[in-house]
Amino acid sequence: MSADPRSATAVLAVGDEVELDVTNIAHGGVCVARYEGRVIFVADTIPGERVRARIIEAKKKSFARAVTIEVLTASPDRRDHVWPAAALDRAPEDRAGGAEFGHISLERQRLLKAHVLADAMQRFGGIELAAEPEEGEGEDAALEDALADLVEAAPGDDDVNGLGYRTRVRLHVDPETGLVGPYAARSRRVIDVDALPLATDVVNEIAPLYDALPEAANVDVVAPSADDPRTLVTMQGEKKRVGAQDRVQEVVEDRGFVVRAGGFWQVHREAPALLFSAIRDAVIDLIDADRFDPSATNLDLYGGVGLLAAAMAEAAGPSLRVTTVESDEHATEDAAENLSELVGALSVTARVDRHLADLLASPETVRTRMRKATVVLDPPRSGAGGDVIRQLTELAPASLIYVACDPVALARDTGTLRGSGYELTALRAFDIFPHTHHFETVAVFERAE
Ligand SMILES: C[S@@+](CC[C@H](N)C(=O)[O-])C[C@H]1O[C@@H](n2cnc3c(N)ncnc32)[C@H](O)[C@@H]1O
Repeated sequence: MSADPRSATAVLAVGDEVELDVTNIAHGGVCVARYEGRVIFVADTIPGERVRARIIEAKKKSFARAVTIEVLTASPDRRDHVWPAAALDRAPEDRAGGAEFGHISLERQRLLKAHVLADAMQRFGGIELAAEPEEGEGEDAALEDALADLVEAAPGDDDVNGLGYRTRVRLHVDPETGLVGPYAARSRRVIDVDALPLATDVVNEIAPLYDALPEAANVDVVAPSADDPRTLVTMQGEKKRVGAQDRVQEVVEDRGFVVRAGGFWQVHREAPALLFSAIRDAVIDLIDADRFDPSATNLDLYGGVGLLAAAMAEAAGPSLRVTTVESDEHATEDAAENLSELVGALSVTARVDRHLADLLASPETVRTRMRKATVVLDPPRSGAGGDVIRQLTELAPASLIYVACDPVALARDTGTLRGSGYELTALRAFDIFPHTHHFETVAVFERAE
């Protein structure tokens, strides 16, 4: 049923409590219900449940936002929340943020993520991820079959119910009391918690949850895989995090990487190895299909400290030519060190759009090598965006391997790529943020000949 704005007549005010039948998952970790024609985005529930929910936002005529107060009919996939500080028995404003799927079985969490990806790909990318239904099978069953295994678990997560994975956590400080903790869901109010179940044991050991730090603004807790754990404190009114530029050691498949303590590194303890192997395997597939040229102008865009360029080299061999492009000069310095064994590797500090603009202005010999290239891109959550994608389609590399943490941004860029002669040839998704709505997708696009 599509929302008809004329039928969105329910008068709702903040604080009202309503009974809702929850029908779908939406992007952003909330579910969808309807109340007298009006769409309601509801937190802390599961599609299929009936809940009593409190309206927390009702500014728009077409939709409102609500939070679950009581479950009237529970889904078979409902579990006790993995984080008591985020559970339904706390008042909605006191529930801890950052574990918005913690009341759902892991298997169902992955299925919900698969639905979000499939829906975004269909709406914005023009791609149906579900196969045609088999004879005698309804469309819904075909969709469920196709989606059941789409989002892959990180190794070991199913044995520990997806807990204890975060090697990096940001805590905040209440300016009045000095209390250190996470923000509450949907607000910037620091709340009191006694543990961080999504974080590793080491992070829990050093997180200053019981200290008062009235002069601090926030505390990053960092536990590298091959270095001492530490906290990075930002004092109130300052931008600098003390210790953020210290170099720490990470290990991925026996390979060492240096990274700044406060720099970008995937937070799930298994995520660097999982993405490393996904990129390596994608490049191996391109090599097998004779679609990869190690001497072309290969790129690792938004390259950080060179993790994915190293994965490309693992597949293509040490003679690979690849340039990492990254706006943070410290990360670029570390990438140069991490890739120093590759004589054909270059690490550049630049904004991706500027680097691509330079390539577009290059002589024809460079443009020719670019057309034979494979480009890996791993942008921040907002995605690469239309301008960068248009620059890429103009440069026309042979293939693109797009690592995305936002399915809608990926789907929009997929639509643009498909409209410019690229075909989606492979898609994998990884549940590297259990108990949250986030996940990572790796999509391979090949230019039609
Ligand atoms: C999601 S991280 C990926 C890092 C790396 N690929 C990895 O796997 O560790 C995105 C990186 O893009 C960088 N970045 C953000 N905006 C950028 C831009 N416009 N141009 C270049 N780099 C950018 C950030 O500093 C960050 O290191």
